[in-house]
Amino acid sequence: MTKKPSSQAKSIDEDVEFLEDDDDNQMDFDMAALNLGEKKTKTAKPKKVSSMASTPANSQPSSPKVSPLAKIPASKRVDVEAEYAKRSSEKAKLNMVVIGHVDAGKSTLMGHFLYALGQVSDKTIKKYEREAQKIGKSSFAYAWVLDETGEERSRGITMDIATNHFETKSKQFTLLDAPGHRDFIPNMISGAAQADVAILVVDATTGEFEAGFDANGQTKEHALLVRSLGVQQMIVAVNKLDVMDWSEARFEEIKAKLGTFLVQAGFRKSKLYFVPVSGLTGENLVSRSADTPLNQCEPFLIYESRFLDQFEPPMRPLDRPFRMAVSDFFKGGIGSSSGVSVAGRIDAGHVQVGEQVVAIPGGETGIVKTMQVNDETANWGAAGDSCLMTLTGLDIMQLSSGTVLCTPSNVVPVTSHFEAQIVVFDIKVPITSGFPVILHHQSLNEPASVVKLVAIIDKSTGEIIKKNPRHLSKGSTATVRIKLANRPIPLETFKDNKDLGRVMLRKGGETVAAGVVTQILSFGS
Ligand SMILES: Nc1nc2c(ncn2[C@@H]2O[C@H](COP(=O)(O)OP(=O)(O)OP(=O)(O)O)[C@@H](O)[C@H]2O)c(=O)[nH]1
Repeated sequence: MTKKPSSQAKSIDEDVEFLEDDDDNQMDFDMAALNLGEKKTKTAKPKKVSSMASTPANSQPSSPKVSPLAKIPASKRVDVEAEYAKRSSEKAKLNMVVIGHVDAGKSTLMGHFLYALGQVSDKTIKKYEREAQKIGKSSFAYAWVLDETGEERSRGITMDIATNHFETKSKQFTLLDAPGHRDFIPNMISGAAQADVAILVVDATTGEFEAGFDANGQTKEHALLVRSLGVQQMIVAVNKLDVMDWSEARFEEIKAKLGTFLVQAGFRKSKLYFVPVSGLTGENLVSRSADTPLNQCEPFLIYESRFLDQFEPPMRPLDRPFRMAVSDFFKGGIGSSSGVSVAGRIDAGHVQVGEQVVAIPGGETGIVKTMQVNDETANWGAAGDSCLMTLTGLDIMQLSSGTVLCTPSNVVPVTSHFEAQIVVFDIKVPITSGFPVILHHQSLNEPASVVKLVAIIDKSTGEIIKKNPRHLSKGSTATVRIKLANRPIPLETFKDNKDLGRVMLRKGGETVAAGVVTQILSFGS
């Protein structure tokens, strides 16, 4: 297929214009871009929540007869909100995803960054250098800090999300290194769904920035995806500038091109930080490097508080009912204890050791026996925390990818039919009724179809332009109904839960739309 760079660039810019959010308030992207603000649309109320015969607790919140904390002796109960307030006066915790086109240098940059911070020993790096050299991939030694599997190392690509931790002066970061290769975008989405902030890595070398930035590259797609998933603050690491002789003109050219696109994609200029770096040679990662001409302009540092410390911690929905979307699970507890281990990020509310939780769908309950929060033993966890917990009393057969752990008094709805407001990306074929897609929701991807085009909406006013349109073309904002093909999934309206209320629609390996759930519909409607 031949590419027409200039016209394609324009069409993408036009497509994303609606995402622009120049409000100085910390307005949420979806509220702005999808016109879900209270003034503009009616409050979306779930009509009727579906129910599955096998899942008694899967629909409407049930009233518990006993408190989920009943099994914990009063003396051992944790006042999580008070503890959380204490913890918040310490360092704020943020999840940061590293994104960008394949081979932009994400793993190398972050591996070198962690090494420079002292998180990885000299001995380990030397070992990686020796081993990487043996298989003819010596330039990948730093990438191996994050690319841990044999296949990732031999192929020289990241395939799944790698997690690491580090601290700055005022923040604690959980770092999620996402794969850049288009085949692994589902893994990238599941990592980005957990992120509060992002680092977008671009390759500054001649032709490579352009390849990542064109319509088939992942630079734009990743940036749009993280923005659609709620990320508002981002560092752009303009990487491999060592190859470009630290050309200021090249840095400024990339900053201008990408900056324009990112602002159109809904990022605020003041929340974007451009940094010229080299992940391979290590310039500007944790300290200013003296001998790059670019350092004469500004303090260009990733680490020294200038950028990472400026990220604002997001508001955590602590007062909402407990929700944790399960990203992984296995038999056996933490350490050698019995039970089932479940990993995920707490989307809302909080949970503590001894508390009863319910797995949806299925409705089976378990008790939290032990917990690790951000890789450390803990007796409670709250919204925003990456959590690994051992559950007892729960059959592993009740868990599947996409399970959401909830508090028994208020469980997440389960449905295979819902209404969403979507924004349509740069698609080649218009979306028509019956359009098959892969629905991405948290770490889940399921076959589905857009069964009804309800209305096209004006991007700026939120008013309905056309009811029952015959098709949706690129750039449109619309209300649609979506049906899952194989099974119902736990899902919430965006109004009720910002994490569980977001969806991505992909087809043929490309993202066709992103949106938020506005109504849970019953099976028949
Ligand atoms: N010269 C130079 N090469 C770099 C730099 N950063 C990364 N590289 C090289 O670029 C190649 C790809 O690096 P990776 O870190 O694996 O890239 P990635 O973006 O993590 O790749 P995926 O995760 O598979 O998308 C390797 O050969 C690196 O050595 C840099 O700053 N300068």
